[in-house]
Amino acid sequence: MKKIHCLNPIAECGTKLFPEDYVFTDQAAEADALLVRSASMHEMELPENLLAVGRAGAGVNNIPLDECAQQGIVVFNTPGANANGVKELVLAGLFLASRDIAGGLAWCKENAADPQIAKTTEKSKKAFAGCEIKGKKLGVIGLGAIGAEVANAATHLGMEVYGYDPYLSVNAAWRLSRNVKHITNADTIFRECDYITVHVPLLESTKGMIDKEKLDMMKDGVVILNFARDILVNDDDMAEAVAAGRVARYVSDFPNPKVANMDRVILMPHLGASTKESEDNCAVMAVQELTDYLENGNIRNSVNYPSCDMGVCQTESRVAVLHKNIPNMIGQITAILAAQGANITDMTNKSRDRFAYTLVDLEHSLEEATIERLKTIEGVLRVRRVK
Ligand SMILES: NC(=O)C1=CN([C@@H]2O[C@H](COP(=O)(O)OP(=O)(O)OC[C@H]3O[C@@H](n4cnc5c(N)ncnc54)[C@H](O)[C@@H]3O)[C@@H](O)[C@H]2O)C=CC1
Ligand SMILES: O=C(O)CCC(=O)C(=O)O
Repeated sequence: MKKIHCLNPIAECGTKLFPEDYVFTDQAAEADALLVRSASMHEMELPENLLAVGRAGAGVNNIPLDECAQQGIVVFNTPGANANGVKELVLAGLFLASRDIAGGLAWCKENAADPQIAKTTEKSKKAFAGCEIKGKKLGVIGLGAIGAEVANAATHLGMEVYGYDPYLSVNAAWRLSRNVKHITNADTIFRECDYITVHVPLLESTKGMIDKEKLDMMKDGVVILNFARDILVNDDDMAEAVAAGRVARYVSDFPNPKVANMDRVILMPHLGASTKESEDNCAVMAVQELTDYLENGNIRNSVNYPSCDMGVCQTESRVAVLHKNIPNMIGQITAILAAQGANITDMTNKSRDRFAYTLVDLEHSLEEATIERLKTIEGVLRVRRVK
């Protein structure tokens, strides 16, 4: 039996996919796996027996990835599962920033009791006029799952789209429309675009990437959209640029007291992925990843351990060893297995940065003493009998 604890509500169409002998627990401390959306795990004590975390979403800045890896806890996310939801809201952001739709809606509500509303409409509407996005330049920073969808959609709306992503994967490049102009220096986007949208993960290297220096490069009247993470933008610098009228609109999905009190801000309460479809997609993918890991030891879409797929174990036993990426680990692991006389039928060893994973299928059942010996190898972080 495996125990699952949810740190946030997770869509049922995902949670119902766990095998029958899985149960949900209210106690995080006794969980084999956690499911989480945006809840922060940074202050949380990681349960000793925790094997895995499934982030039903893309961003993993709410999870202590390195600490998890050190404790042999594999963290998964769900790449692309909510990208369409975010893309649609970014498109809404483009339109909301281009015409004063919000002001117009409010005006209609305020004047609802006026019997002359039809007449006054025609006099008042000029206050809410705007411009069209067709023909304007849109800069997309980060061309992963969301950025690529936004860039492609914007080309269909007649925008001239500039895309920047120095780490673009081959798969992501394949998804990108050839009408998106490939930019190799982000400053080109900052200098030339009328609209700039950011779709990068929050990392040390991306924190505050939109700051005074970049804002000063931008065209007067630029619109900036941030559906990625709050602190990618320096709020003080943005407040100054907005107050000076250099930024026409700042569209953000991340309220905080500073942003909420800025003029010309179009602020939403982190709604990018809040659609039934995105929530379902993320839940299903996260549950499938966790189940494949817990049942078979396979790793797909981890953000702190390498990928590994040996399918379903067809032999007597399977053991998973999570360890540091240091020399002579395979030699030590196989020597201990050989000492028990266990014949290896299949084996995968993969590494990712400082961590590595070795999955071994054996012809014989694994003795408890062998597992205990594997745990004593210097650099081994966790040993798990998968079968
Ligand atoms: N508002 C919301 O509800 C949501 C927000 N997000 C945020 O959006 C971010 C992006 O999501 P996805 O597109 O799904 O992730 P992704 O991993 O598919 O794409 C991120 C892209 O950013 C690129 N990148 C990294 N550093 C960069 C840099 N310095 N300059 C330019 N590009 C850089 C990467 O190469 C990658 O292609 C997430 O990390 C998350 O923070 C994601 C989903 C929902
Ligand atoms: O799960 C959510 O509610 C937010 C989604 C998000 O920000 C992400 O996937 O990075």
